[in-house]
Amino acid sequence: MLSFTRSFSTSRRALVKVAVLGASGGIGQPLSMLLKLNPLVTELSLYDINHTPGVAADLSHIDRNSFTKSAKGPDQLKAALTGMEVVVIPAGVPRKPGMTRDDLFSSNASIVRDLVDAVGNYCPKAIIAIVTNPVNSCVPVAAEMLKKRGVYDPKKLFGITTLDLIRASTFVGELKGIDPMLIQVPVICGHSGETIVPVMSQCKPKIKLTDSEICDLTKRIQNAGTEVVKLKAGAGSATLAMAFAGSRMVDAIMRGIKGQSNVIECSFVEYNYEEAQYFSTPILLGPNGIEKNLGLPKLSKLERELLKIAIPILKKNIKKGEDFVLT
Ligand SMILES: NC(=O)C1=CN([C@@H]2O[C@H](COP(=O)(O)OP(=O)(O)OC[C@H]3O[C@@H](n4cnc5c(N)ncnc54)[C@H](O)[C@@H]3O)[C@@H](O)[C@H]2O)C=CC1
Ligand SMILES: O=C([O-])CC(=O)C(=O)O
Repeated sequence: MLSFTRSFSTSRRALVKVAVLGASGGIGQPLSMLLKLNPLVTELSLYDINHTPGVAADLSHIDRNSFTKSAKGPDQLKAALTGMEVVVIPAGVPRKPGMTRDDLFSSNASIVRDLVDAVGNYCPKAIIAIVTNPVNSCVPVAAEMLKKRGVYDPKKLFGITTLDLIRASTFVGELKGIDPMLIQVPVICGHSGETIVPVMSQCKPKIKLTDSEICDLTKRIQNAGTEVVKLKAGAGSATLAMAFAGSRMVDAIMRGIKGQSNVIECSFVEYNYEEAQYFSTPILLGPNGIEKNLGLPKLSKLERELLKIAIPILKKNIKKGEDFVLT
């Protein structure tokens, strides 16, 4: 049964309506909590195939001026999605030790396909942000599904790669004894193994790193997801840092919607680079999603070499996603 819970509200503000699909999961729950705490959210719609009434009731007791509502199972997707402006999707299976993100494709591509199809049907103008792995393939799956429905807007489809940026700031900060919140490193290309390309040469503020430090940091960022999967020893992959990363990206999307200037985040979006149709680059966000794709930052020789390795892998990942819907 559909359950709606209303938290204390004294005024209706024209803020943002956000749906989380996969809201009961390891990422979905803390992500939903962080969104509940975000003053830009006016309505939070929690959808999953399990447990959403309880999760929504729990969150609804937090004293924030927003609605929390829940929907469970495909029959309630219409209620979950109608009127939503931002839809974030962490639904799907996480990795176990020994698996690659690509190994998740057989379970997760159909989940993303069906959820995005529902978004295209019930809130076709919504901005969609995909967390589900493999991101490199799930974003093309989503794009092809939306094209099928005739509602694809490349400015409104994002794959969330923010966790790679957070990790880059953290690891550089740890190495140099600097507060990671003061450090920004663009991370481009894709979100799996060698397709994760940190652009250390454009680190802000400028930090002196030796070639061997850059190589070690790059490897650590590329393998950080696997590091967590191994240490969780079968209990899944990154959830808490991912919820934080997802909340940062959705917050940026909402600030763009609200017309705040100069909101920039890296994200995996449609962008043709060396025949890869989707690519993570810094994006200027605006009222309709992507205001401007800022393109690739200036790259060092090493970073260009990393891209040479990454592009063929990324292209294969993209084609796999497209073919899944098209054939
Ligand atoms: N983009 C990124 O940087 C990251 C992505 N991920 C990915 O996020 C996904 C979710 O990870 P966790 O939350 O740890 O997994 P989880 O297993 O804890 O939660 C997944 C949730 O999705 C729900 N779900 C499954 N099928 C669904 C459907 N058809 N409709 C709605 N909900 C459905 C499940 O009921 C569950 O509540 C995984 O694919 C994982 O690889 C994880 C970390 C980082
Ligand atoms: O590694 C995984 O499977 C989850 C993920 O994408 C990450 O932590 O970056």
